[in-house]
Amino acid sequence: MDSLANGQTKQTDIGKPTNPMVSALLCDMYQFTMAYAYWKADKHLNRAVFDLLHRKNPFRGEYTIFAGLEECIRFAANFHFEQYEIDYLRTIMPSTCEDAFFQYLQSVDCSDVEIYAIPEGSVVFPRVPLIRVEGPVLVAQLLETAFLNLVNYASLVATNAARHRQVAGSEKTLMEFGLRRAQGPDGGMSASKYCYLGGFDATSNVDAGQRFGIPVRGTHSHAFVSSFMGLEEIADRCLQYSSGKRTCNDFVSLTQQWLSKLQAVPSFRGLFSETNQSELAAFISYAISLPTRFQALVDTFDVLRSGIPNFCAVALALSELGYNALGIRLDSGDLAYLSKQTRKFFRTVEKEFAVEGFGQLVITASNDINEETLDALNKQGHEIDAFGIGTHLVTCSTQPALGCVYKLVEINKQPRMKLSQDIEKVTIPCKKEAYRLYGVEGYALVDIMKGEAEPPPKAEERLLCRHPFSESRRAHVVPQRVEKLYKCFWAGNSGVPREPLPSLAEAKARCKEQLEAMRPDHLRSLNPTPYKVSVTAKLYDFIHFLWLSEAPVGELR
Ligand SMILES: Nc1ncnc2c1ncn2[C@@H]1O[C@H](COP(=O)(O)OP(=O)(O)OP(=O)(O)O)[C@@H](O)[C@H]1O
Ligand SMILES: O=P(O)(O)OC[C@H]1O[C@H](OP(=O)(O)OP(=O)(O)O)[C@H](O)[C@@H]1O
Ligand SMILES: O=C(O)c1cccnc1
Ligand SMILES: [Mg+2]
Repeated sequence: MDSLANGQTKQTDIGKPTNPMVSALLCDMYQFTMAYAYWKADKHLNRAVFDLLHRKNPFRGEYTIFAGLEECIRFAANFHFEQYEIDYLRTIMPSTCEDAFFQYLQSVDCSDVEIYAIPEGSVVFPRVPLIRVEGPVLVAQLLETAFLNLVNYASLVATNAARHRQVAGSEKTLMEFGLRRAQGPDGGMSASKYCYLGGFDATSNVDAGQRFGIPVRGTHSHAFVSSFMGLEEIADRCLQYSSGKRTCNDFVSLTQQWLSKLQAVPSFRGLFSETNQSELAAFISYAISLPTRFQALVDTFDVLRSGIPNFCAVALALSELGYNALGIRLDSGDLAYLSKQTRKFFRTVEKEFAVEGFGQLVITASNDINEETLDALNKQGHEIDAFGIGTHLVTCSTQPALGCVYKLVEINKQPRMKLSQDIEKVTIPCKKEAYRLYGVEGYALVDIMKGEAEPPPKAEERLLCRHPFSESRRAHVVPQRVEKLYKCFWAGNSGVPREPLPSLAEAKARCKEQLEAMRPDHLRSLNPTPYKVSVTAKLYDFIHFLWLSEAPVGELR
């Protein structure tokens, strides 16, 4: 990050949007008709303030993880119209549109826009704007759809990932396996990136590993096992010891010897006899090719009668050569039961053959796993160390969209408010600041919004926090700590010091840290306690004053 002498950071260090489809035309048509009408009415340079916010947490939860900000800032930093884009706009706008408008579009960019936002990875709540965009109304309006598109899915899937992490517990390894099921290549890339932010450890998506530096992991599929017919297929049976000093010339026979030893273990008697030889061939072949990465999918034929004994025979043979097998993956059946039986088997092997660490080999589970499955597994007890989760995670099957909106709250310093019969949809007017107040136990107590001109809340000072719309809901809060939520992430040419964009790793760390500062009852899956979002007494009064002055009085006859 380049820091200038005046404390500002250079704006040129922001890269292009990750997805090349993110261009100035990534708009709904109505933004261009409005842009023309703003321009025609000579309003286009009116200074507007837009809030981007959500009204409801997803997944019946009481929190959301904010993600997608970096891509919004990249979009804003690169915002401009190419000639071919303007030529296209001419073809879809009415022929009565004046040419000067299209010429004007050539000069439009975000140099006069400022963007304030809650840092990416933060835990956020409904009604508190995630992003505040200030700038000429024409350009600020043109950002609407792209910003919503970049934030909505990113935040939804990051929240889904965080929820899976909450249920699985911090000790488990969580791998995102969703690329094949995601909504197109872009959905897949976004899922991998934001699941990592939300608390996953790794992805199977290699492109995401390359682009974002996310750890890449994987096992093998059933196809690999099914592709083998028998042991005779293994042409090269040699495997070098891990020391590199000797070679075992017949790794197949070595494995068969270990299989016989396993068959002779008294406590395994009756558990298994002959194992599937094509599966054994696949495991041996995989181990010869990748002796430091041996992890076997054990459910192609029969987990306990074939997959596990075959795996153990190969792992023991590898161990003799100085390699440590990684573990197994279960992809069907009762994952709780099978994992417990597998662990028991591994522990017996460790004891029988004095192979240290064998009892702790990694058991990975996959197969249509979601939050509820994780919860059910916890209740039943299981021995799974790592989960591979795809479909339900990346498609967000329990809630397919987050409903962030982009609303005008001020123009030319005049507060604006959108009224609605539905109280959830009433927007809070004014350019606002927001703060998170922390209590004595270190947990976040409440978020509070205030008008721009009001003094900020201070630690140890008593403050009245009011529900924005419900008169009776209010509380006095004496915060131990006050966190200002908005930072300037795009300053245009205003001279306001700009915050460097956090890296993906920093956003991930922020997410973890912020979740740890939430009271656990706000985070639980079933009937979580709502977190309080409030306004100052002054802002409350102003909202209701404006509401009354804008709402027409009904007439009864
Ligand atoms: N112990 C468990 N408790 C709750 N749910 C489980 C448990 N074990 C597995 N599941 C889930 O139950 C579902 C079982 O899937 P399904 O009915 O398709 O059977 P399967 O084991 O995959 O069979 P198949 O071999 O035909 O694919 C999956 O969604 C899986 O995540
Ligand atoms: O179940 P998910 O959470 O989506 O996780 C990814 C799935 O993808 C793979 O198999 P695939 O689903 O392609 O085939 P299968 O279901 O027949 O095993 C893998 O074995 C998992 O089952
Ligand atoms: O590596 C795996 O085991 C994997 C990757 C993607 C989907 N299912 C499984
Ligand atoms: Mg599947």
